[in-house]
Amino acid sequence: MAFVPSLPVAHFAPYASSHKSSLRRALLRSPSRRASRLSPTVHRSAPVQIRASFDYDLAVIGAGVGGHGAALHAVSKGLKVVIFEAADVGGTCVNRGCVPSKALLAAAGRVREMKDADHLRAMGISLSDVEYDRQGVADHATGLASKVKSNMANSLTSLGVEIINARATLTGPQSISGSNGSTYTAKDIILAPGSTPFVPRGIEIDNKTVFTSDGALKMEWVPDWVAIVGSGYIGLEFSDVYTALGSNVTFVEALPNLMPGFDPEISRLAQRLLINPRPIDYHTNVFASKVTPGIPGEKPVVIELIDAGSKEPVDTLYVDAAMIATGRAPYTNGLGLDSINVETQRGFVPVDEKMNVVDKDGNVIEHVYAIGDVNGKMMLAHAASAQGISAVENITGKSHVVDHNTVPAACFTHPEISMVGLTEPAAKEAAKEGGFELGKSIGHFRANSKALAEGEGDGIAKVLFNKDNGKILGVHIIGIHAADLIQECSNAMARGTTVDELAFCVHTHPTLSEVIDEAMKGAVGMAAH
Ligand SMILES: Cc1cc2nc3c(=O)[nH]c(=O)nc-3n(C[C@H](O)[C@H](O)[C@H](O)COP(=O)(O)OP(=O)(O)OC[C@H]3O[C@@H](n4cnc5c(N)ncnc54)[C@H](O)[C@@H]3O)c2cc1C
Ligand SMILES: NC(=O)c1ccc[n+]([C@@H]2O[C@H](COP(=O)([O-])OP(=O)(O)OC[C@H]3O[C@@H](n4cnc5c(N)ncnc54)[C@H](O)[C@@H]3O)[C@@H](O)[C@H]2O)c1
Repeated sequence: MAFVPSLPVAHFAPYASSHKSSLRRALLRSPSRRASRLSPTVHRSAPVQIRASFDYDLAVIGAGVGGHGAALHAVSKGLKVVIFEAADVGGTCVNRGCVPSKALLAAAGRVREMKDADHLRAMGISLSDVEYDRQGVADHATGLASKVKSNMANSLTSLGVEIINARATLTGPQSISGSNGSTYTAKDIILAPGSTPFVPRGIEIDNKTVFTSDGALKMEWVPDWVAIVGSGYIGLEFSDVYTALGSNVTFVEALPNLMPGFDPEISRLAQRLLINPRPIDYHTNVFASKVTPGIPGEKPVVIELIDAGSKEPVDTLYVDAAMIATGRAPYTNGLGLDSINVETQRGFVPVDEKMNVVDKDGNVIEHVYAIGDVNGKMMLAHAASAQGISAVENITGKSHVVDHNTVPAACFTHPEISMVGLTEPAAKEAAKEGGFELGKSIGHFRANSKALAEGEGDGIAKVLFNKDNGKILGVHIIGIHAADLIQECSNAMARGTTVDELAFCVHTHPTLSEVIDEAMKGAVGMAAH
């Protein structure tokens, strides 16, 4: 039995918030934002003539988590599958994303905890010196990435998926040419080419003093002072790593508030827990218009800041390093989209709800699907994989649509943040439009025995629900192990479980899950049914 590594199979509170400025709208249009607004008027065109035989039933372009999930699911359906990978099996998540970043966060989290003398003293522990070996921490991340990468490749080959190490270019809806000089045909094709870091104009990456997450994950040095441009997922997780390892951090954020993608109440609490007590300062409502690399120990990195509204210069920062975390751009270079009459929308490949690619005239292209970061619906590993599985379901004749509203997301800071469904401003709008009353109930980590035993009583779990029928609209958690706690809420939303049904589910004592239990029980008295 092949070992299939634990890899994502399922996002995100919508980026909706109450901000309505033109700046916000402009940013929501930036490449890494969700493109679920890409809802082209779709016409189903006459199916392409299917040739008598093809080299493969399914060809997948890109062996990231999306392509991997699709390929494994296709094999389980009895399809003959080939997967093309131009670089590393595992793609962004395994090699330059989720996996190494979580390894760094795990190591840095332990350093933070062991350096927190008050926290340890409260449990009767004292430690003298806490030291870390930078190279050792870096090796933990690269070692894990390479292990998961090889597990992933093995899981593909052992189940009979052919891996072709070549760049693939579409030459038509059912044909591909490889950078290895060969051509291939497949009855169906799934595009899963992922994304790369988006670097705004004026920023020069030298991969030494100015870098994106690709460079930061190598952890070649720990700068004394690092500016992080962008306070989204990547910026926040890296601020956690850097401050634990001893750096001072300055955030540069274009929107008026830090962490603008999260529910505003959670962002405010995150500011109290993750920003204010740490050596972090910030500039909001500003763009980094020009970033010039420096020389470590000799010349600082120079960051010119302009006002996000007026575009007037406001400040200049001189720091040791700058990490650019301003979103990700879909990667469609050399994919051959012209051959199937497809025009990207803000860089993303347009798809319908079944992940079928839509051409520039609004026609669905039979046999061609696009999943994962490249369609911009939800730039998360588990969403990519879920979309891949969904595409295969549709290919094999079972109509399937991913419910993105119930896909959870988490930010792996200490403590963690997690979410599913609507943010509170979006839920208020939904209640107004739908003519129902919005309920809100909160569970507290400070009232939870397990959290207190761990000395981790900070945080809340907030449930937003429809008071008329008890259905959950969104859940937002900040607190220890929030990333694991959200799953129960996501499953409940996906199954239409109500707050009172969940409140009657028995939660183990003493566990953190009782924070959710408290929030659900609190909701019951408010729900009107
Ligand atoms: C620092 C960081 C941390 C992250 N942490 C998390 C996290 O904790 N949780 C989470 O859910 N998400 C996380 N993400 C996001 C996650 O990594 C992506 O959503 C996910 O990797 C998208 O998967 P994908 O399969 O669509 O594309 P990718 O993983 O980008 O894979 C695409 C693959 O296709 C290959 N390719 C491209 N074009 C071609 C071609 N023409 N021919 C052949 N091969 C091609 C590429 O080489 C690549 O290997 C993180 C991202 C980053 C950058
Ligand atoms: N734990 C996770 O699930 C996880 C972790 C890392 C990354 N990711 C995924 O990777 C993707 C990319 O992450 P990210 O943090 O780069 O993007 P993001 O979209 O989460 O955040 C980007 C931030 O940069 C700001 N910004 C954009 N342009 C700017 C500029 N010129 N100057 C200053 N600020 C600017 C935006 O307002 C935003 O706050 C996300 O879509 C996320 O889904 C997920």
